[in-house]
Amino acid sequence: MGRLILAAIRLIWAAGRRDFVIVMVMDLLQGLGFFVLIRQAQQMLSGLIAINAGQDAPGLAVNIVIFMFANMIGVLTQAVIANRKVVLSELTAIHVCGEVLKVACLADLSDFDDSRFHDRLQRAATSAQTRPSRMVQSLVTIVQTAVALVSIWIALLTVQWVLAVCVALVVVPIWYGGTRGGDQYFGFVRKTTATDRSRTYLFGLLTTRDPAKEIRAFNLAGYLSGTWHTLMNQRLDLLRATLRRRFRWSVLSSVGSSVVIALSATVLVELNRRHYLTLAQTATAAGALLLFSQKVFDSMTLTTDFFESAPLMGDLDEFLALQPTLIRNRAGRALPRGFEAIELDDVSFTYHGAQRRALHEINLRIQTGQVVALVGENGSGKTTLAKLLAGLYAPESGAVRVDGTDLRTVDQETWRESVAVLFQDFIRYALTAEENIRIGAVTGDPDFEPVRTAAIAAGADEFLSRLPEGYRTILSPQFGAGQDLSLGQWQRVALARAFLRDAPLVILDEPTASLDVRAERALFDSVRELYHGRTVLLISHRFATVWTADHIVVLRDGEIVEQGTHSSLMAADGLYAELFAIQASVFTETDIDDVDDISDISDTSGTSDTGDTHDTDDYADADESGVGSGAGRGFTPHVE
Ligand SMILES: Nc1ncnc2c1ncn2[C@@H]1O[C@H](COP(=O)(O)OP(=O)(O)OP(=O)(O)O)[C@@H](O)[C@H]1O
Repeated sequence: MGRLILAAIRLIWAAGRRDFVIVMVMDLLQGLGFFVLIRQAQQMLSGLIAINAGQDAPGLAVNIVIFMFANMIGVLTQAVIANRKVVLSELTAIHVCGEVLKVACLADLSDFDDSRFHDRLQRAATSAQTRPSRMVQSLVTIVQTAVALVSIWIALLTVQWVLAVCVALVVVPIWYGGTRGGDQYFGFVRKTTATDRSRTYLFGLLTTRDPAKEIRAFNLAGYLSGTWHTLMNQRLDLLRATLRRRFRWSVLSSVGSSVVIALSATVLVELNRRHYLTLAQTATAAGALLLFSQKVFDSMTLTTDFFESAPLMGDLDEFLALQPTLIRNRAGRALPRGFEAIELDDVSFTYHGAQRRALHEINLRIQTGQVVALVGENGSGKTTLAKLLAGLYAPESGAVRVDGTDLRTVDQETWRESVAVLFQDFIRYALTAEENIRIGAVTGDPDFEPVRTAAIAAGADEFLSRLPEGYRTILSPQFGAGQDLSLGQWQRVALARAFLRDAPLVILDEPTASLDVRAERALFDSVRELYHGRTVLLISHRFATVWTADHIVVLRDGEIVEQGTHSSLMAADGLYAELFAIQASVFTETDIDDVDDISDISDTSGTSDTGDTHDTDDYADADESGVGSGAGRGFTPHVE
């Protein structure tokens, strides 16, 4: 527990050392005030008794002035403490939340695949939001109470040491009961973290906009809220059991401290009866004892709060301690911008907790300026490969090398600056249209022009300009006069984001999935022009969009099964040719079972049997036959 208290003090100290010092000094002053009050009370009583006995009491007036002064100090320090405590609570909350955010942002993407990380993050985030202010409030009050109790105790010690020793025993039940009760609560929080995340997730599903349409369309509200209620009831049962156990400890603690106070009172009476104490000493000791017990019972709730917070703050402290390790993991040299080649050497990768490898011994070389296409069926590892190239995951074995430098030894942030990724599930930020594009290069040119140019390139300018507030419109009806876009329009905005990012490696994961045929065609017509001089990795299921790539890589079950140009792959008559034929058959209305000769399809698609040359006219022919929904027309002819 001592370690946890130190951890809490460390956090508060880091958050606002000035306010912390002020509060502690005020606490000490207040404690001193108590001591002076008791001493003066005793002397005033002695003076009064002397006067009643017809003697002189020359210092009585001074005692009264000092008593008043000490009282004033008590009131003033209390006001300062109350004020500073609030500021210190806020400062600590900001500091702790900021630190949690730092760790969360430093964490690798692989950490987010680990449910244990989510549990820790959830506990840390909840503690960061709810505990610091309670922790500060209770810690300050505890220190205040402790200082007051020590002062009263010292005053008692000057009156009668036996009494002081008896009273000191009160610490035992408070500490024991408090720590046990706190541990019970911490156990409850640990046990319920995972289900708490589930219920928070369900609550989010039922109360946010994105899932609202599907939940209504599938009439899921009853089912999901039923599950939420079940989880809440389970939590409630566990909470009741925990509170019952905690109640036992707090009863023990209260009864224990009451017994100690009662014992001290008995000792006082006995000491008086045996004439060890004068009347003034007895009255002073009785007053001090009363003050002491009042302070102890007043602080009971706060100590419970503190003992409850301390283990959670310890947990939080451990989470925050991950930061230096994460920073160390990030340390690496900066890569120069641009590259000649990226190589994947025997790269294998398994997701956290997965039974199977997502990538298996991948060997691939991507030359600068190339357009490389990744194709393969669902789950074949295309996106995973893209994530490894983007430096979002590190290979389990093998290496991704940029001009011979292993990405593991490179500063991740500088490498990511060199990559523009458009994910399949890109984020639709509830921000303005301009910000939604600018997010692609937040540290870039702050002018509006580059944003507009990117929007024009992605075919988004026309509909964005027509929005009620143009590019300043928030792209979500959840805010102000915000307005949503269609999925295809969103995809164009996301494309503009990737265009704006002036990165030498561009990764487009299914960039045309929601685009209409005209937009898709326009994108691929301009892809080489737009990304001139850059390297493009293109993931797509639409063969009409990939066949012009300089290099096509075919993945199956995490392995590269074929690679080459469109014509060489068609000639090889392997998986690529088969998938191409299936897609082409849809447009030629040929039953795939009837497609015996893939070269027929190649012919239909406009690719010559032997030639490696894609010719615009050939593909224009393909258009006439309907293959690839007009994929070829207008493409920049590419000659190998
Ligand atoms: N975060 C993850 N955790 C565990 N397994 C994952 C994760 N992401 C993907 N996988 C698994 O890794 C394999 C490859 O997935 P990946 O997303 O790379 O496939 P893909 O070829 O891009 O598929 P699609 O064409 O459907 O987008 C799949 O078996 C998938 O289930």
